Amino acid sequence: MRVSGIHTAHWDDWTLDDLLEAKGDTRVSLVVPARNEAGTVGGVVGRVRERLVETVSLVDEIVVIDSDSTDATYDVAASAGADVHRASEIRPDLGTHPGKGEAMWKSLFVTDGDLIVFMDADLTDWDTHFVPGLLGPLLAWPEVQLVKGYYERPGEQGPLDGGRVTELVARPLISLLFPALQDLVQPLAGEWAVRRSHFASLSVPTGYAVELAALVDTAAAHGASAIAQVDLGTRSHGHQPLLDLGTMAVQILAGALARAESARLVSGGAPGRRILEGADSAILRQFLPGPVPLDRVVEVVERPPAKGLL
Ligand SMILES: O=c1ccn([C@@H]2O[C@H](COP(=O)(O)OP(=O)(O)O[C@H]3O[C@H](CO)[C@@H](O)[C@H](O)[C@H]3O)[C@@H](O)[C@H]2O)c(=O)[nH]1
Ligand SMILES: O=C(O)[C@H](O)COP(=O)(O)O
Repeated sequence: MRVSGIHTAHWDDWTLDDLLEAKGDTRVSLVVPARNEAGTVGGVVGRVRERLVETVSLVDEIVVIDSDSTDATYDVAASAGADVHRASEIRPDLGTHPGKGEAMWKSLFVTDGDLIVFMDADLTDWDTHFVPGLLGPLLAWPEVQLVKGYYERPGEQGPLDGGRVTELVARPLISLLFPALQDLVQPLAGEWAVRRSHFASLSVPTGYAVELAALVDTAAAHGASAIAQVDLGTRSHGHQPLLDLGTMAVQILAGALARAESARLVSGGAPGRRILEGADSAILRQFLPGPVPLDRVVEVVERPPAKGLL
């Protein structure tokens, strides 16, 4: 199915047999960026290894990038069967930065998959179908460069909640600057897959802007039809304190503002038009369970200085 250029699929649109046949000699790397995830990373690695490396050969390597952890993440991931690398020790000649995007960028230097699947290490309610689900569109549709997962997030702040930063930062940015991305149900999902050749062509913010930046830059380079999204069911993860999400928001805003020119390309010639040229409303697309899109018209009128009118 196609919606406004973005392909939309369900994880079980393809069987494992379909995917294995389409995969052929294509190599697949699972990359898990992890900072202080000793409690959950072993489960993520172990379950994928058992189901998708040992039982069938869908995944060729599982690589955990330890992002400056101070707990036992490295040892737990290695015991579960991952190849583990410390981000700071990969290509030290290139320097080192803290952050998730840095770990994902550095993964390009220690993996060899033609297709790379990213999964967060802090997943608590999830299953291994996430991986074949994310690979389906890349194996089936040659024009697709990047596949984003989406899911319902049960037991959080209510049925409409896509995550605090998603609702309060990412969707408003998409509304104002990148409307071609408005059909993405979970634009910040850490579960996504990409062709190596494409990811290696992208500029990658070192922090949490990596997801939004990849979407914007993919749409700018290849059009929104190079992006697919896949319904993965439900997913729960660990939650950061609100004050820590403030730093995530700064990084995402910085990545988006740095791409203000791309906004013109993504929206077909209207960079931030609603802000810059004084249009009086924006459309904010939110999602009800289903997912059912819900468009809200948000007034963004400004009054002129009153002093000339007094
Ligand atoms: O410096 C860091 C910070 C985080 N992580 C790992 O990245 C994953 C996601 O990080 P988390 O702090 O749990 O992010 P969330 O609060 O869940 O943020 C959501 O939104 C972010 C911004 O788009 C995405 O990067 C996340 O994947 C997505 O889950 C986890 O495995 C972390 O261990 C790192 O590897 N290095
Ligand atoms: O996606 C998000 O907005 C962040 O991951 C925060 O999610 P949370 O509000 O569910 O912790």
